[in-house]
Amino acid sequence: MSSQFESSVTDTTGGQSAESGGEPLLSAKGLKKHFPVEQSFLDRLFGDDEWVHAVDGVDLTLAERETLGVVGESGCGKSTLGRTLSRLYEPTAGTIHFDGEEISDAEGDRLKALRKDVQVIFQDPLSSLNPRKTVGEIVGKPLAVHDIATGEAKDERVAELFEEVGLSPDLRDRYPHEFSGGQRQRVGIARALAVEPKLIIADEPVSALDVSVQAQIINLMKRLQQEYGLSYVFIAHDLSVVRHVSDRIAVMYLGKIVEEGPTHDIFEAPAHPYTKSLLAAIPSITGEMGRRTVHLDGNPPSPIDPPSGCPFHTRCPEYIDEECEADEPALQPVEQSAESDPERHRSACHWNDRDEADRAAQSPYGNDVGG
Ligand SMILES: Nc1ncnc2c1ncn2[C@@H]1O[C@H](COP(=O)(O)OP(=O)(O)OP(=O)(O)O)[C@@H](O)[C@H]1O
Repeated sequence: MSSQFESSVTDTTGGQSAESGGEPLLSAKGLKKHFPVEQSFLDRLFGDDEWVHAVDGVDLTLAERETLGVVGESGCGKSTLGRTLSRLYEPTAGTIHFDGEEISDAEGDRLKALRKDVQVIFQDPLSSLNPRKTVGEIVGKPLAVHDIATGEAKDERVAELFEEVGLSPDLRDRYPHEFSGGQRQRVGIARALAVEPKLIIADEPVSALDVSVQAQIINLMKRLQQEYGLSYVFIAHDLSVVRHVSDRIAVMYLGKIVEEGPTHDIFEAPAHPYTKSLLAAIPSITGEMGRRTVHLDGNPPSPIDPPSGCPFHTRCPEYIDEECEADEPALQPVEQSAESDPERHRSACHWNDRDEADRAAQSPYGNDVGG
């Protein structure tokens, strides 16, 4: 990770974790989102329907003012999870509760109310901002749609929102293409903030930005979290970014969460072989901690036909035997470190059944990565 990024980000994480006793703002149980695979007429006639198992049985919780980072390789289902949690997608199965209410099947006015309370920020603000509207109109639209302000009151609120995200209100008559990437993301944040949401799902919000601009946007999001009491689901493939934003981290592989816990524990004592491999792939982490670099070979298997048993067994550096291919390990609580309050979960992988000496002797990571 760039030290320029590290030194520019302020550390203000520390929300109340749902795991530590607070009522969760958001929770999902057994959440699935499957997409139909496009098939030819003959395939449809003679074959079974095929489905992309993009999100395949996710349990998670998020407390008020908390940030849950969601990480994993490209295609593991992070964006689909974010869109399903925010009900931009309808779940295939499972339940979602938000602010004490089940929202999995919300429609009509309930869905409209949810659209106000749960906002989404996307990676590429240019494609999510209407190019034919001025940025002032873009930020003002949700105020009108949700009957929050009209006329002069709306204009005043738009000016306040511009200032809140570090943009001059004088820029409000310009169009999105006239702004830099960082400025456009600020417009996207102002639009999300306009309706004073409780939760923002940020899908790779800084991935397209230069490192110095990434830090500015992250600092802005952290300040707004404190000011507005926001909760975030922060999706990113870059662990370095997620580390600085998140109170807790959920690691996804092939549509499932394989490990979840406080950020400190995930980075200092990763328990799942996939988490260890992801961390080992960050150069500065391997350097700092003297970990052996273990490369993940190949690409994840297709989510159309996921492997039996543990979804990671086909690439796992700690693969043991056919046991790994038999039963799918469930997420279960693991011992927590002295520093962390919230409970931590990991996939109950067979590696854990081995005794400690056996594991140390066989581990491709050596003794210096927890597990
Ligand atoms: N609308 C859709 N129709 C069919 N398949 C989809 C759809 N959206 C996503 N997928 C598939 O679902 C799987 C998960 O995709 P998703 O975009 O959620 O992953 P991701 O982890 O966010 O990846 P990335 O980091 O590259 O954005 C992928 O195999 C993807 O091709």
